[in-house]
Amino acid sequence: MTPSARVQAAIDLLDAIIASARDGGPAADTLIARYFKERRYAGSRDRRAVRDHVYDAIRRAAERPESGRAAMIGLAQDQPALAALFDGSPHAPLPIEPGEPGAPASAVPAWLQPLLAAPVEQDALLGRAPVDVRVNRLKAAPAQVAPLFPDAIAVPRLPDALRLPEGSPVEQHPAWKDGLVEVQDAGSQWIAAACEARPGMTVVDLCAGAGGKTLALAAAMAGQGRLIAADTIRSRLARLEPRAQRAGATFIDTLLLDQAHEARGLAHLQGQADVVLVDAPCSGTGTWRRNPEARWRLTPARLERLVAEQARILDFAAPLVRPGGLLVYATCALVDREGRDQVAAFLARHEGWIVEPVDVPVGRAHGGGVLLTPEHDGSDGFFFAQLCRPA
Ligand SMILES: C[S@@+](CC[C@H](N)C(=O)[O-])C[C@H]1O[C@@H](n2cnc3c(N)ncnc32)[C@H](O)[C@@H]1O
Repeated sequence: MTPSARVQAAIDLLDAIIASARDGGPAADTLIARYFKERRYAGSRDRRAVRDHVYDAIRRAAERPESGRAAMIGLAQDQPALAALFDGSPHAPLPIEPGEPGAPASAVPAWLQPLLAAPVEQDALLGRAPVDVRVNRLKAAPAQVAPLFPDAIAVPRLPDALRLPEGSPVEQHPAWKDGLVEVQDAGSQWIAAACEARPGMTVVDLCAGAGGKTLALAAAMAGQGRLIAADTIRSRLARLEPRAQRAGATFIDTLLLDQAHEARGLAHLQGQADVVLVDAPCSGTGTWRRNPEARWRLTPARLERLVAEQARILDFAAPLVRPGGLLVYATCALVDREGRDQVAAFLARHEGWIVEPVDVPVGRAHGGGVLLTPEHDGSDGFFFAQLCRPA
């Protein structure tokens, strides 16, 4: 492909990604993979160049652009060499008309800016993310694993974590295949630590998804006790099973919940759990470094639905906690309504519960919990809090 044809390919892909974001369709990565499956003539350098154009354009525009062409013209406004590739040659985009508008550049959609927690450094939300891994203590000690990753650096105060350069292909490394490490952002590792799970406990990971935090909890429990991974989406829980096998975490029970009837499926756990983790569905504002397209999917109405769902999940989670036990509420969101305000509303609804100051040497105290941000902590952005049931 010529450099100009790559720009046209990026425009075509961005058109599909914009429509998919608007209509709740597949994610950009899926659309890019499909696009190249149907275009075998594109070599690996073409694919990489087109993908870079697409993601540069997505990162640059907080608001969903009018079209792929507007997104790429916006990018070309910052890059004269890219603008020159709009040359009208075969398979190339037509030249940019004088005054033809490009998508505006910004990090955060305008409607969302006032809703982000005040300490958040908004411009750093779109930075480049490293690849963090967690050493799986069920299989190895950090000192054994660190020499296997000579490019890795330590993560301050997080002894099980190693930080690798952006884009490191960890899943091709023998240590990953043998279950010695899991890919897991440092922020997620701090949340698992805040659960204070210990061997012999009963722990419920209520929004387990594919089990990233479940596996960290399994390691903290040294494989002993009762660990239940629950979710409402079968395909996500199904992805946990091979991961748990690889990690040697074979004591995990999975529990598929019926959306809107979760309490029924959880009745046998009432008052049993030492710890319940609610890693709630959220706006994902803390993960834009890895998933910048999420900004094009979030709307005020969707945020409203997420806030209501988070409160509903907290309400059916609370009765599972034994007296004196812990409910850890976490989101990869930096919106106060999903974090600080959600905790305050929970405390107002649930008499006797208290918020415990979280004892982690990272982040900033915020509204009864802890706020992690890419700029301050070098991790994805998270809010998490420990809620304690009266004894
Ligand atoms: C932030 S993700 C969880 C990520 C996961 N804990 C991890 O560390 O990889 C939120 C999860 O909540 C699940 N979920 C949404 N509504 C739920 C509900 N009512 N009950 C339980 N899980 C729910 C979603 O399917 C999704 O997997």
